[in-house]
Amino acid sequence: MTITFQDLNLSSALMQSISKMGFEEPSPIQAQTIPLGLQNKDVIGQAQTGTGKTAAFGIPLIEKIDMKNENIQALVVAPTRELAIQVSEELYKIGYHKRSRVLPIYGGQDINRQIRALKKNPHIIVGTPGRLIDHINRKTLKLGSVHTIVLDEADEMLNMGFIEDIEAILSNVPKERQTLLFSATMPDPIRRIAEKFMVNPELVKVKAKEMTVPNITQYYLDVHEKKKFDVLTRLLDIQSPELAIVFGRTKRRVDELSEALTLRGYTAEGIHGDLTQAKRMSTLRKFKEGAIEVLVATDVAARGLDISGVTHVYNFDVPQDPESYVHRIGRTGRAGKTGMAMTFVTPREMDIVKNIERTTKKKMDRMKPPTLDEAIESQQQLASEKLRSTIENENLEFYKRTAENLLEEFDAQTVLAAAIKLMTKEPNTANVKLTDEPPAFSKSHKNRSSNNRRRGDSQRSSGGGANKGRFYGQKSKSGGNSKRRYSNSNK
Ligand SMILES: Nc1ncnc2c1ncn2[C@@H]1O[C@H](COP(=O)(O)OP(=O)(O)OP(=O)(O)O)[C@@H](O)[C@H]1O
Ligand SMILES: [Mg+2]
Repeated sequence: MTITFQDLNLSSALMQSISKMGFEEPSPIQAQTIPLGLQNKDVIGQAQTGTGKTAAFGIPLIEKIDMKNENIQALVVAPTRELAIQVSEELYKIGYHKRSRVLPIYGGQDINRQIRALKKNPHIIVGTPGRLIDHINRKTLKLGSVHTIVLDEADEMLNMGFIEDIEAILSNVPKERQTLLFSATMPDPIRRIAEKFMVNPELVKVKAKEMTVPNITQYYLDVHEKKKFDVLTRLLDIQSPELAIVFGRTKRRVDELSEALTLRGYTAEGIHGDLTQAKRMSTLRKFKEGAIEVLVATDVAARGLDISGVTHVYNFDVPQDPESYVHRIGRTGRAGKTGMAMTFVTPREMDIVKNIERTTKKKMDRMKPPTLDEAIESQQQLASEKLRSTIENENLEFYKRTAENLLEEFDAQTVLAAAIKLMTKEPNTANVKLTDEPPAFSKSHKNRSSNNRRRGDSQRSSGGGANKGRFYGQKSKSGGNSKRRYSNSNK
C-alpha cells in the first residue's frame, strides 16, 4: 500500500505548502522517516540522490516548530554554502503557510548582516560548520532552545575533518534533543562515529539494490589524458545536453577547463572553493537560469545541489572514491527524471572504476569515445533537424525571393550545403591550455579524515559577500502550483 501525505497526520499549514510545492505523494525515504521525525526519534537516513531527503527531515522539523516560541528551535548543518542556501530555501517553502522563519548562515557573507538577521528571531538556522562556530564564539548564536539538529551530508562533514566543529556545535545544543543524519552514502566507519552523537538511532535505509538511481545511465570511456578535452567537446556536441556539469579534480583544472571551453565557443563557467562567495553564487544562478550551459566544478558542487535541467554529468577526472562518484552523478536524474553520466578513465585508473562498481553494485557501460567525423555528422544532423522544423513551423515568404535569386545562380544542393555549413559548428582549433593531471589513486577514509582539505569553508573572515542575510520568512514569494510527481515524471 502506498502511503499518502494525508496518512502522515500533518497540520493543514504543512499540507497546503506541500501541495503548493507540487508534491503528490511522499518519496520512500519521506514515508519512512517523517513519522519517526514526528516522534522525536534519532534517525540515520540513507537514500539515493535526488529522492527528497531534504523534505524527509524538513517536514517533521517544521511541523515541530512552536510559533509562540521566539527562540531558535532547529539547526541544520550542511557542508557547503550553496547547499546551506538551497536547504534553507526548501525549508522556507515547506514552512511557507506556517510562516516559520529560516535563516541561512554561511562563510563568505558579511557577518554583521548575519548578526542583525539573527536578532530577528529566526526559528530555524541552516549553516556551514565554520561560520556556525564563529557565531557561537561571538555569542551571537544561542542554541539553548534547539530541540532538533540535522546533519545533512553527515558522512561528508565527518570525512572532511569537520568532526571537531560538529562536536563543538553539538556541545552547545541541549542533550535532550533529536539528532538526524542524512546522506546518500554512509560508509560504516563514518556511521559509527556519527552514532556517538545519537541515542538509539533508527537506521532507515531505503531498500535499493544499487546505491545509484536507475534513471541515470552510467558510462565510462577509456581516454588518454591528452585526448580528454577533445572527447569532452565532441560529446557535448553530440549529446547536446540541456545543462551539463563537468567535474574536475583540482581548482586549477576547473579554471583551465572553463577557460578552454569558453575559447571553443561553449558558455561555461567554473565553481570551486577559492572563488569569492559572490562569484560562486552568481555562477550558480546563471547556470540555474540557463545562461551558462556547462558548469565546471570541483567536488564542492557534488553534494546535495538540486538543479533541475541537469541532463548530463561528465567526470572529466575520475572521482577519488565511490562516495564522491555517487554524489557527482546524482546531480542528474533527480526526482524521477532521467540523466546520463560519463566518466573518463585513463589507462592506469581502471581499478578505481572497478572499486566504484563494487561499492555502487552497478556496472557502468563502456562507451567508445566519438570520432571527429561522428561529431561533425551529428552537428549536421542537428542542423538538418533545425531546417526541417523551420520549414514546418515558420512563415518563410519573406525569404523566398532571396532563395530564388541564389537558385538562379547555383544548384539547389550547393545552396543548401552552404546553409548547413553555416549552421554547423565545425572543428574549432583554438589553442587551449590544460595542464596534465597525474592518474588518480583510491583514497581510503582514514586518509581523507586526516587531511582537512575542505576546511576552506570555515574561513573565519567576514569578507563582504554580495548577499544579504535574509529570512525566507514571510516574503510573498510564490512558487508555481504545477504538480511534481516523485516518480517517473519525464519518462
Ligand atoms: N514527494 C516529492 N514529490 C515530488 N518531488 C519531490 C518530492 N520530495 C522532494 N521532491 C523534489 O525532489 C528534488 C530532490 O530532492 P532533494 O534535494 O531533497 O534530494 P536528496 O535526496 O536530498 O538528494 P541528494 O542526495 O543529492 O542531496 C527537489 O527538487 C525536491 O523539491
Ligand atoms: Mg540532499
